[in-house]
Amino acid sequence: MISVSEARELVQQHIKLLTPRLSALQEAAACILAADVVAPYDIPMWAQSAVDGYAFAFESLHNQSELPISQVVAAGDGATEIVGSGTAVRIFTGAALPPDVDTVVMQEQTTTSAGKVQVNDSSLSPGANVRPIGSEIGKGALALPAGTPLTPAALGYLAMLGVAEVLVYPKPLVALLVTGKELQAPGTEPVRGKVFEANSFTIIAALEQMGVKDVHLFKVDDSLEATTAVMSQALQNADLVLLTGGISVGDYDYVLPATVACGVRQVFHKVKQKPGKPLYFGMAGDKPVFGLPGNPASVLSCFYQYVVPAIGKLMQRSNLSRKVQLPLSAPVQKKPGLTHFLKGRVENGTITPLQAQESYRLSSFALANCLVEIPEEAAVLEAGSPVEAWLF
Ligand SMILES: Nc1nc2c(c(=O)[nH]1)N[C@H]1C(S)=C(S)[C@@H](COP(=O)(O)OP(=O)(O)OC[C@H]3O[C@@H](n4cnc5c(N)ncnc54)[C@H](O)[C@@H]3O)O[C@H]1N2
Ligand code: MOO
Repeated sequence: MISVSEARELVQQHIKLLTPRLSALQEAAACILAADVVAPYDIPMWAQSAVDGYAFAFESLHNQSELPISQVVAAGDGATEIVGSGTAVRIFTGAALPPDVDTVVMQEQTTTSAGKVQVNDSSLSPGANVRPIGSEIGKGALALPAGTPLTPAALGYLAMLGVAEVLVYPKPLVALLVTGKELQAPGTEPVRGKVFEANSFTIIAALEQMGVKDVHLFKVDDSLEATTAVMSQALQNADLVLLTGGISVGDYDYVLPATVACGVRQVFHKVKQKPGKPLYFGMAGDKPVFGLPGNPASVLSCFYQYVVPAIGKLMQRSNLSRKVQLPLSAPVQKKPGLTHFLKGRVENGTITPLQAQESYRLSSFALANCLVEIPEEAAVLEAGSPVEAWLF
């Protein structure tokens, strides 16, 4: 059995970046740019008013402060007409300045009467309240370099520049195979012997939190034929295959033989950790396959510890897992030999492990905000001992 650090290392070693793909902006949220983006236009494309007010050529104020209002320009108007020296135009925020106009006064700094505007701003300077052409970015300039994470702001920025598609490291298409004939859907009438299916809910929600929405969910019967058939189909279409359950040593655990039948090359099976000891990881060509041990808390714990960094590697995203080191608020005791991941809470500068750590339970996970990593060799950690916790 390998250690947690060896397992993490092996996952990182085996997973390759997905091939960059041209993606519509709407699909590219949370991706990393795979190529520089150059501005296709000057932005703003034409000088714009930054305020609601009156625009004129500054020289018109030379020996007068009152100007006749010759036209009105709203945001969206083409505004190609010449205003004429010595006159003003009523203008609104974002409107394109007519060609012979260079200055705008805020309407609060004016008085109007009988079709004329009186400019009361003695400190007004030429070009005031104007957004010049190309002042955000000039045509042909580097807007965002390759490697930039497409945050909401970055996506909005690209949209502002008129860019509709970008080359990104794509999000993986995930196949999620939930195994077990004991599973019944929540909301259905309880059947003796069955349990409500939970793993697809945790995994799909956790994937969505990372921006991964393309998930094909398969419910798989406990048979080698069914598991093999669905796995082989999943491997054809998906970039990443996740299975829950069926990876232990029970007579109905068919995930391992199905990986063999599908030609998946095993990288490891079983990690010195609790929960999630029977974790499986293999590669089918370039496609990672994770067999997540079926107990609901084991599934999610392994997802956070191994699948999140794996998706990070596929997508070139490095900052998906956030780790803190803080003192324990209470002592922890365990047998040495396995790394423990405890559901816990980071609060007020300390880490508190919660009750209900058994892997068939999710009640503590539901209230936790971190997994506390208690090292393999540790036996007793006193209150105040520094420990690492993975936030989620
Ligand atoms: N003799 C041994 N038995 C077990 C061992 C072992 O080493 N020797 N390891 C235990 C550990 S640790 C885990 S974790 C589980 C993992 O088993 P599987 O991956 O084969 O998972 P299943 O047996 O299919 O299910 C385990 C448990 O989880 C429930 N489950 C499964 N899928 C779902 C789901 N989608 N939603 C809700 N609950 C689910 C299932 O009903 C079982 O109770 O093996 C231990 N046994
Ligand atoms: O991981 Mo098992 O996950 O210890 O129940």
